[in-house]
Amino acid sequence: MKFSKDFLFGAASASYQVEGAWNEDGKGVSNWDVFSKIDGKTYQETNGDVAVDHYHRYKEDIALMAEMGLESYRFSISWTRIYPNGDGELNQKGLDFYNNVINECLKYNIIPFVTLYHWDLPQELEINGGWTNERTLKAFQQYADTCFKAFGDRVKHWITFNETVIFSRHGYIFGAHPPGILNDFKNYYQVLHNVFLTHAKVVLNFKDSGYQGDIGITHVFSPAFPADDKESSKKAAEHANMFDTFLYYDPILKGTYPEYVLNQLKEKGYAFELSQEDQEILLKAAPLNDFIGINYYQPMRVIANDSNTSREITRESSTGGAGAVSYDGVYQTVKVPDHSYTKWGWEISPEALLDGMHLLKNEYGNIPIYITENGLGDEDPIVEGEIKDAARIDYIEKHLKFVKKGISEGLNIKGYFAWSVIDLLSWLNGYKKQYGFIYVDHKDHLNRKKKDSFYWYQEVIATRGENL
Ligand SMILES: C[C@@]1(C(=O)O)OC[C@H]2O[C@@H](O)[C@H](O)[C@@H](O)[C@H]2O1
Repeated sequence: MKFSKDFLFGAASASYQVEGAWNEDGKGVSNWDVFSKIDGKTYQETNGDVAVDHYHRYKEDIALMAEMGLESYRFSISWTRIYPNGDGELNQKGLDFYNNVINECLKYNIIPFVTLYHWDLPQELEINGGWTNERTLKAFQQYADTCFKAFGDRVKHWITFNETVIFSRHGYIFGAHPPGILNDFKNYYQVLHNVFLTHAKVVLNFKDSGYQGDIGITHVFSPAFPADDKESSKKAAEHANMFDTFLYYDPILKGTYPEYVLNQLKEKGYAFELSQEDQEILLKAAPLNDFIGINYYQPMRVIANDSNTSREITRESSTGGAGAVSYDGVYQTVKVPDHSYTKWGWEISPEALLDGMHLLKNEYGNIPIYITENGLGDEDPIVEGEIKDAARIDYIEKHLKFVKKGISEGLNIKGYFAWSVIDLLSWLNGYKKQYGFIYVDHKDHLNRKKKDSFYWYQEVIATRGENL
């Protein structure tokens, strides 16, 4: 069986991780431009000042995507190229750059799939309370509408936010992302709500303004399963799914928050402000989402944290590997014997992706799903100058097989975006953790080189996955 002709084979990137040119052509300073230069915050003090210079090499990179036969390129817009201070003055050169990227994609019939926010907040907004401040929420709505007006004639697929859980939890609890705050649970939950409310307002504006195309949001998708048959593990998995899945997906797709969560937040004094007006906005916007984007890398295998050990907060423990105590201390993720893991301790389980998507369908109906990220972070072997990333081919092949199986079982999966189209900066792992189909040689002027997986994905797209 082939994937249908309207299924999108894509690949993704994010502005801070690929563009570089951090202070060129009128771009304002982002929170990551500042945070990445604080000692100890990133791996070996790496930052995105240059990244892989996609800002100057986007034509070469998009030509390589076209050679691969890529059908859609998911990229994010750097807010500070459009509004250097987040609001106020507009930067025409920023609009020009993204017009050029979009036009370059369309030149090759590559569908641009645009993320408005992939964590690089204007520093001017960050230092004034970031996502806790109404100013940021209003500024984002203005920025989004500016992008719809400027690019909406050619961009028909919009993602508002990438992985809210990451920038909120790493920003306000783990301190691993800007603003680098530790254990501020109250603001963590308030930021979540502020972002979801902003998403809802942007969706309503998108639809009310008559902009053409589809709009949605992208969440981490890491469904929790009990690591053993203990009743305590089953309860721990239910709790994990409430606080790590339904707390994110419910307000977007149902327009309400899980009572289980709201009740516990109230008990703990973490309840966020949720006005009647907010609830009406969430409810009104929920059915207008055209899709849900899911970033799947691994499931969570959980046990109860009976020993009440607290989470050790380090940069390493924030890079997602199994074995950490949850941020709220209630459960712990564990490695399961005879399961396979990446070098960063992430479980490789395409089966759990399929099981998890059925769980989403049971909860939210058959809403269109884009897998907006999936891929293998690895240190790719180089043999006689060739990048032999067989492990990445194996990882993506296995996951695409289960995507195909899910479609045959009636799941409404509309596309698959590998993370990442090109090797790029990992927020916490520098350039060590590679994800791309295209290698970037940091020892040779950032020259690009096609990996084995480039040719493999090219064949998959050409044959529409018939041989998977
Ligand atoms: C933490 C990490 C990683 O570096 O492995 O997870 C996978 C992938 O998720 C994306 O949303 C991030 O933008 C990208 O940088 C990657 O980040």
